[in-house]
Amino acid sequence: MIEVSGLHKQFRTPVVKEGRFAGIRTLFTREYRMKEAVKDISFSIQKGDFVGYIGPNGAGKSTTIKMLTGILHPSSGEVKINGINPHKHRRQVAKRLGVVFGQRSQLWWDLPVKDSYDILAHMYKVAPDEKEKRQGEMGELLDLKEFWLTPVRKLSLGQRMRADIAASMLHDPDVLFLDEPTIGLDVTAKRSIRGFLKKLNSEFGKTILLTTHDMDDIEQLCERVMVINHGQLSYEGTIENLRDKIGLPTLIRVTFHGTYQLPAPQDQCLPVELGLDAERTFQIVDAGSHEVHIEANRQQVKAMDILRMVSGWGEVADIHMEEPDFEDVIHRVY
Ligand SMILES: Nc1ncnc2c1ncn2[C@@H]1O[C@H](COP(=O)(O)OP(=O)(O)OP(=O)(O)O)[C@@H](O)[C@H]1O
Repeated sequence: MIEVSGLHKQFRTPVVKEGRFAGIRTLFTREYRMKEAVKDISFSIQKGDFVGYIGPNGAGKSTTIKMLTGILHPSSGEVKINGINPHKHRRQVAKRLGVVFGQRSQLWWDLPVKDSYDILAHMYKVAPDEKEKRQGEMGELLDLKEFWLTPVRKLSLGQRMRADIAASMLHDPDVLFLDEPTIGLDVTAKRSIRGFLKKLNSEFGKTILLTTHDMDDIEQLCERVMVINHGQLSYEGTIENLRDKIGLPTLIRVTFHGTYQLPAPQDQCLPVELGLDAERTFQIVDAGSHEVHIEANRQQVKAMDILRMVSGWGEVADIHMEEPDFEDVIHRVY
């Protein structure tokens, strides 16, 4: 559905002069600096996929999205949406795309939400009965009725975001590009937007590419994630594989009934039959009167083996596992 191959984007910006009348002299400068914002990116997204596109500030996410929507021309490489090149056939592709920029509304600031929808429906040539149907559907799902007649500038951020997402669906696009759709929202508003996006994907079959700095968005919504760093893809795959690849340890808290006996340091190893190097596989990070905290790399050792090992130290009352925080995993990739 979305095919991107060998995509590059270079920006040419004038070198800013220093000293007196710097601004004016910069206007007439012949010196330029080249910035390679996107370097040789290739990926494909299938129909019905929900993919996260993440990376640190300035990594090249928005530049990629702008090339996917046809707003920017690539310096080289190719984008195909449903087999169509968005730069050459922008109008044709726009009909199949919905785009939401969390930081910028596509609605008319001084007009009531309803009027903005009328204009958008007209622009996208949506038939009146189609528009009514979709407006009703989206209005219900996103609870738009309470601010239907309110000018956009008077909406809260959460209401504005709901109105914007519904607006992007008016022409029933197959593909949605969402750039920071939960930015600045409170927990409840985030939850409602995430629930809606999940529905759009699972029930309405929309293909979604989501850009966000909120790792909870990614963890809760995306099956697959692509990480861009300095303009290049540094990872593409499932969240699970990314966790495994980074290999941060899982924290295991073991509570004992009464006292327990830790083996001597030289004997703190997993059952010999595993044939593993104990130092690599687990580490005791804290030991209290009834509780021991162990860090283990789950790629190298199974929870059952840890359980077998600790049950030899005393009578186990409870065992609790904490997977590494996804933000910490991502921090390592950045
Ligand atoms: N029109 C432009 N002219 C010159 N440089 C640009 C332009 N647009 C983007 N850049 C540069 O390209 C790089 C990538 O920018 P981009 O906006 O794609 O990053 P991003 O990953 O979306 O960042 P953020 O998470 O902060 O939004 C940055 O160094 C940015 O300064």
